[in-house]
Order: sequence, then structure tokens, then C-alpha cells
Amino acid sequence: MGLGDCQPAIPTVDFAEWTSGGPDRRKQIANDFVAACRTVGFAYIINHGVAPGRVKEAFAMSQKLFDLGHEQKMLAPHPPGGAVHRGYSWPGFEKITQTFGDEADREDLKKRLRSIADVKESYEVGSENNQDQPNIWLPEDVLPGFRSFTTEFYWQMNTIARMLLRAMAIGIGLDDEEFFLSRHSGHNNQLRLLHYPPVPAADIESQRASRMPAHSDWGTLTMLFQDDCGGLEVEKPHKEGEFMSAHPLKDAIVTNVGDLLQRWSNDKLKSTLHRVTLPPQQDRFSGDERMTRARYSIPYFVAPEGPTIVECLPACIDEKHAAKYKAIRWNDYMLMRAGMSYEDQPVESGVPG
Ligand SMILES: O=C(O)CCC(=O)C(=O)O
Ligand SMILES: [Fe+2]
Repeated sequence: MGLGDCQPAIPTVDFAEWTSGGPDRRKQIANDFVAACRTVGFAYIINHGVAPGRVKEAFAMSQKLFDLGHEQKMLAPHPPGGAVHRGYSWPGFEKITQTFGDEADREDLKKRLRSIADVKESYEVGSENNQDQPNIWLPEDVLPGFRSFTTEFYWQMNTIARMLLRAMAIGIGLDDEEFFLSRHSGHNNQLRLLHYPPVPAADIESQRASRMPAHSDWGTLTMLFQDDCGGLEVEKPHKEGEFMSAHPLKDAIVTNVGDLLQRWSNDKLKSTLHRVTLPPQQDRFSGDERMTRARYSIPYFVAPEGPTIVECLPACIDEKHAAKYKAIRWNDYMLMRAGMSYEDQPVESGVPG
């Protein structure tokens, strides 16, 4: 194996000295972060400030949620249409159970898979003060502590988002390092708990099922925790259609640039296609049918205030790089993307990602 084979192709950016390191160190970290956003559009953020124990708690809460029965989860259903994106999105109707054999020991799993039809389910949480996107909660006794945990976690993630937004402005070289912060109150972000149930590898290989097809995220930044299953892939720079693994790096936040930031930066920063497919490691499969492990991930989508006008930043325009995009209002762009996704996926999509 050559050195290149064991090095992650997605850069790792260490924020350990962000607050303690002084202005030069800070500038260096910001530059590293923006360099990753320019080349790959993705970075692993380490030493970000969310304690590993907290991340563990978040995954445990997510597992408790998705372990609930369908009827219980349906007490907080995602509303139809793309305008409000909150609550529980149940699996669609992409049946995957017909590929199962009849072995008795699989009965349990089969039953579970029969009751679901797609290969992912999710739950969306926003700011409690976002009037346009009111949260949709389960009754407290169905999952005690869920509401308080997820709302606290939401704001904890926003603290990290603020650090990254400041780093972004510094790394791009904006005069105002609060440029992005002043447009992101935190009330328009979205915390998403995602569960990809076990699926026979053959279903994904034959494209009868998909965990998450290739897409770009819509907003400013996405920050994601993933468990150790694997399967997240990112399009290689300058190699359209070729993907590389964003393998799980324990406790790191996988961060990526969304469409909005690509527009703001006049394409200097890349909103890169990514998808979730089969886990690369063979120990993630079991049995003759190569049933994959379940996978859990927790993306956090960072977006500005709805009326924010996004136009190419003067710092990203020069004689060789004229502005490529017209000014748009974030809300209009978001609704346009939501509308497009909803045609194909009436319930499950409409997410900034
Ligand atoms: O589950 C993942 O790792 C990726 C999720 C994602 O890309 C999204 O929700 O936009
Ligand atoms: Fe995404």
C-alpha cells in the first residue's frame, strides 16, 4: 500500500488552538480551513469543542428515537410538502424486502424491513424561535428528554458553526471577519438525525435501493457527525462522477461547503457532490446476503436569515473572475430547491442536503 492509500484525501483541520493560539495561529487555521473548502469542499474538523461524550449521547438519543415503534414516531410527522421541514420523515415506499431469503433466523429483521420501504428515516429539529419552521415534537413521555437534549445540542452545534463562519471570513480574506456571523443568527439552522437501517448490499449494488443519492447541500455550511459504519463518499476534485470515501474519523466533524457559500464565494469554495452508499469495510456486512450494518449520522445545516441576499463577494471577484451569479434571496433559493426535490421525493426530501 503506498502512502497515498492510507492518507485521507479529505484534509483535516485542527481547531485546538483557535482560541488560545493568538492571531497568527488563528489566521493559519482559517487559511487551512478555506484551502480545504477550495480544493475538496470538505474537511474533517478536529478539536472543535464538542466533547466526545456529548457526541456519544447524541448518537444514543438518536438510536432511542429510531428504535421507537413506527406509530410512536408518527406522533411527530413531517408535514407534507417542502415548506416546513421539521419532525419525523418516515421511510418511503421503495420496497427492499423482496430480496430476502426465507431463513427463519432472519424473520425479525425481515419483519422490521418489511415495515419500512426505503433505506433511511430522519428527524429534523430547528430553533424553538423560528416562527416559519415550528418544531414538531413527540409527546414528552414517548421519549423523555428528547426535546431538551436536541434543542441544547442544536445550540451547541451553533457555537461551532460560529467558529467556522468566522474562520471562513478570515480565510477568504474579508475585511469584516463577522461578515457571515452577522447574517447567521443561528435560528435558521437545522439539526437532522438520520438512520439508515440495515440493507442487503445487493440492493444498493443493483440500485434497487439507495442510502442517499449524490447531491450537494443547499445552505452555507454542513457539519456532520457519523458513526463508524462508513459509506459517506465525496466527489473527487476535478473528477466528475468519481467518488472517494469520507471514512469515519472518530469524533471529527465532517464539514462541507453548501451551494450558498459557493455562490457567495463566486465558485472559489466548492459545494461538492456527496452520497451515502455501501460501507467499504467488509466487516460491516453480515450473512450470505451481506446485510449492511445500520448507519447513524447527525448533520447540522447552517443557513442564514431567510431574507439574506447572497451575491458574489467583491473579495472573490477580479479581472479574471467576473461574478458568475446573480444576487438571490436565500429563502427563494431554498424554496426552489425544496420544490425540485419534492417532485421526486414527496416526503423525505426538501432538506438542505
Ligand atoms: O448521512 C450522511 O453521512 C450524509 C447526509 C447528507 O449528506 C445530508 O443529509 O445532506
Ligand atoms: Fe448532504
